[in-house]
Amino acid sequence: MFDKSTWIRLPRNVVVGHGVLDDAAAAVEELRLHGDPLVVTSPTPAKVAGDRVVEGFSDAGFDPRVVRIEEATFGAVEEVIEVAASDDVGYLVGVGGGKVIDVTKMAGEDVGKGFVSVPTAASHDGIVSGRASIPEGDTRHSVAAEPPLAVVADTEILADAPWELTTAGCADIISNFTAVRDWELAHRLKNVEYHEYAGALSRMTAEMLVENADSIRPELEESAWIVTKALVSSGVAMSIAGSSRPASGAEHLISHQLDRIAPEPALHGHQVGVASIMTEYLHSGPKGQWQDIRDALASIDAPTTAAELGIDEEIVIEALTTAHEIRDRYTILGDGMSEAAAREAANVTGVI
Ligand SMILES: NC(=O)C1=CN([C@@H]2O[C@H](COP(=O)(O)OP(=O)(O)OC[C@H]3O[C@@H](n4cnc5c(N)ncnc54)[C@H](OP(=O)(O)O)[C@@H]3O)[C@@H](O)[C@H]2O)C=CC1
Ligand SMILES: O=C(CO)COP(=O)(O)O
Ligand SMILES: [Zn+2]
Repeated sequence: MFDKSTWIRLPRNVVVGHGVLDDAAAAVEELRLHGDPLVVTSPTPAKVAGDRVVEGFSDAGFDPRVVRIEEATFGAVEEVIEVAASDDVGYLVGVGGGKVIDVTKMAGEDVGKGFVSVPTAASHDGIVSGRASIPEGDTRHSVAAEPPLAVVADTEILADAPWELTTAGCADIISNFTAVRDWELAHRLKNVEYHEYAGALSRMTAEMLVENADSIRPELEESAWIVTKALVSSGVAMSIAGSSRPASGAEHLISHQLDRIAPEPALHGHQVGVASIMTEYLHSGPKGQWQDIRDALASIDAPTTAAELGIDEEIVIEALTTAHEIRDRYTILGDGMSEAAAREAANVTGVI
């Protein structure tokens, strides 16, 4: 008997475009949710969008509550849960970067209430995904969570955000090439379940972004549009897979390790991009496609070296040799790289 079953959970309303921030309340009303919103935001996103979202809900007759967080920690998740658990709160609205969206997602999951994703930066593909990722001590928890009920991505705000946030989003997408390679490898070597559609969608998303690289330019609203569409599509791939595997392989392990050990980590997307150059080298060797990944990153102004990340070369080597310990996810790093191999990979690819 065929007894497999799967649930693919996706957002119902995805609203992308110029000025759509003012449609946030309408996009939620259309979902027929009960209760008032809890708006979760952080300092800069509050100024560029959060206050306006709160005002929009008030004007629409709701009584929004607000929690401001500073970091993506379990402490912040607890803070949000405390308010979100109140009977008056019907759903959560995360207005900000990846940090805010992940904390909101995880808190919503805990209290069993839906959440709406209002990104203020096209900097990561967690905008739509059914995953939340929070660091804790020596590890990182990437857990299944409800994907957003709705996404409201205002391209005017996203295009106005610092350019490096957009290039970080592009690099997060470009890293899908190596994430899918790692997933396929884990399938072949460890019998990890591989999802053809999710893998193909993730890879195609990266290919389309690279094909459109010429149109991704600072202060061009169309860039925010192209990148947001790619981030949505990559998030959908994760939702289809029920795992972050389509968008997170060894390059993400290395970045998560950099977040732990670098005195001043760079943006998530920038770190995964640079790491992806090296993991592509590990997959396909000196004549492989690592130069294509490096060139694609360079073409959208994303960093390609440790120096451009502002991270010390020795920290990069330490991250390469210890990244496999971050979580139980089989990748090209296997059960660890030797220091000599890490130096070779970083040197040949010009990362150090
Ligand atoms: N769940 C998932 O599937 C995924 C999760 N992630 C997670 O997302 C996080 C990375 O997201 P990222 O957005 O890079 O990080 P942050 O949320 O930390 O945002 C980066 C910085 O940009 C600021 N910012 C946000 N919007 C604007 C704006 N419009 N104008 C000016 N500044 C702005 C933030 O300000 P402030 O400090 O005030 O917030 C912050 O300083 C990581 O924790 C990563 O693990 C990434 C990909 C997928
Ligand atoms: O960043 C992500 C995908 O781009 C999420 O992946 P993680 O599960 O590694 O946090
Ligand atoms: Zn990522």
